[in-house]
Amino acid sequence: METYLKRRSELIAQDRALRPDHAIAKALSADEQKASEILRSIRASEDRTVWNGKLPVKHIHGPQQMFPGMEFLTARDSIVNTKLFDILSKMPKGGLLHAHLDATVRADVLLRLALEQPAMHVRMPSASLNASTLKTVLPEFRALPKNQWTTTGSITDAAYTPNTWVPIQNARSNFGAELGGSSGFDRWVIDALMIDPSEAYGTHNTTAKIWEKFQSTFSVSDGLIRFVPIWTQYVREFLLSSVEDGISYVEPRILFWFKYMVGEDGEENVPHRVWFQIYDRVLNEVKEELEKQGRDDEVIGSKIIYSTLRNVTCEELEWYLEDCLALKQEFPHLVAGFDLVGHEDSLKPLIYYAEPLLKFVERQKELGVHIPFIFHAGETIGDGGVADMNLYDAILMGTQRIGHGFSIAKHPRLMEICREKGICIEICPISNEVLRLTGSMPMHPLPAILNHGVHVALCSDDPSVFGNMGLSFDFFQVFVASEVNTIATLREFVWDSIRFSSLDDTEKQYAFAALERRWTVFVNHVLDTYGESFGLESQ
Ligand SMILES: O=c1[nH]cnc2c1ncn2[C@@H]1O[C@H](CO)[C@@H](O)[C@H]1O
Repeated sequence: METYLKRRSELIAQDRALRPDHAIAKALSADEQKASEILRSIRASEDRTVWNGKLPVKHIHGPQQMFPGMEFLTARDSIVNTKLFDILSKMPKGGLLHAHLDATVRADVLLRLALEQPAMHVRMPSASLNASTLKTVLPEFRALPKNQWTTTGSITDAAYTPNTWVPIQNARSNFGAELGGSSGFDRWVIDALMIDPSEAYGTHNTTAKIWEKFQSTFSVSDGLIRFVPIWTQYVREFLLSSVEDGISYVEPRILFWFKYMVGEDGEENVPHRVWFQIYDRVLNEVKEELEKQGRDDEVIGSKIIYSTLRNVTCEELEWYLEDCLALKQEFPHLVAGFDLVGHEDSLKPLIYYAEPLLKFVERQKELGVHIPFIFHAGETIGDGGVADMNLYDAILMGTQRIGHGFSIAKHPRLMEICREKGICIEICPISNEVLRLTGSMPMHPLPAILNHGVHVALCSDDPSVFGNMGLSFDFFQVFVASEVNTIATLREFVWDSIRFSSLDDTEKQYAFAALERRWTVFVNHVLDTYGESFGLESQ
């Protein structure tokens, strides 16, 4: 038996030693090791007190047992009350490398911004709303030119004609009392902008069905966001709320599928270069404000991944690629890369676009610019289906990172290439679970990808739709879903999010130095706040 136990510990040690966080763990400072023990103790203690399987939570299928890494939308209220979440929300996160800009500001904040705009109008395609249609009849928003503003009093009035514009304030103030009045209006709009547990885990519990609901949230938010006065504040809110969660660099995908934004005058005539000018201005303002407060280390900056939808034709794609090249020439410091977004399982695969995409690489050489591909690929449960096959094309075309890459662990050669070439996978844990690629975090392929030596950045994807604002929730779900993760695992994600970002080498050096300073503050905070109770307990 003794020999067996010895061989057993050796095998465990050998296996653990192959995990990339092992080397990091060995290099941890004494304080980091103590903080790591505290994190592990808190996790173990909260396993017993919060995720003990005894507290039933409300769920579409009735009372459901809780477990660490369980369905996020059901667990969220419990997560925010844990000590572990409190700690993770104070942790510096490095960069956010995968988020769709138009899903990054809390739905209630977006609604508040819209309510301040007299030009903003709302309509719906149906004559009447009632309790049973509130979830299926969607509001449509648009900022109108002054000469088209209406005085229509109410959207829930019996006399409402479908598709008539109502000023947003009127629609809200006079929203039917039987539907909850003005707070009923807020609920109607917010529900249309978010996915709730009864949808993800009940009515829409497959990837195809939940994508229908998911896509509809963008059709509602588009009319609110793509209006210069709101977009300007939206970008500011995105940057500031990221900083508040400890994210110091963001690389959002911005959708340029619409060629124009609605301007202050209500006309849809603001071209992409003006979007960039606004983004640049707001970014600089935010940086200056934080620097004035002595918070230089908290804000490193932002670059944009130019994106369009994978529903365009090849000819249309050529327009976007030329547009992207022109923007790169005008804003070289802001354009990080190019991507095609949208539901991979049902839209066009990368191979369909091979010709224009390969030509794009040649055009860059002619013009002396570099715009790496940073493709979504493999966001699917499939093996060998179109979305999964996108992984081959993304890698062959030289993608710098892979967005999602959920199915990559099924491909031994692709895993090898990602390891050899340092192609980082942007894993979006909560997105994958809410969009039903995985039932819960313990089922997620992340550990398989990570522990086979492929680099990973944790990302939030569409936080305003899923309610996982910032990165703390995604870090939480990943941390609790393993018995082996330590502070070294967290450190690895955080540092990799800068290492594999589109910052240049000098910017990265600065970012690492700032991160190191903030990390020390964070570790000290953990020791100061929890050291006594948990440190002593574990000795
Ligand atoms: O997880 C994702 N995978 C692919 N496309 C996405 C995801 N999240 C959002 N979008 C796409 O981005 C657009 C908004 O900018 C949406 O239209 C949506 O299709």
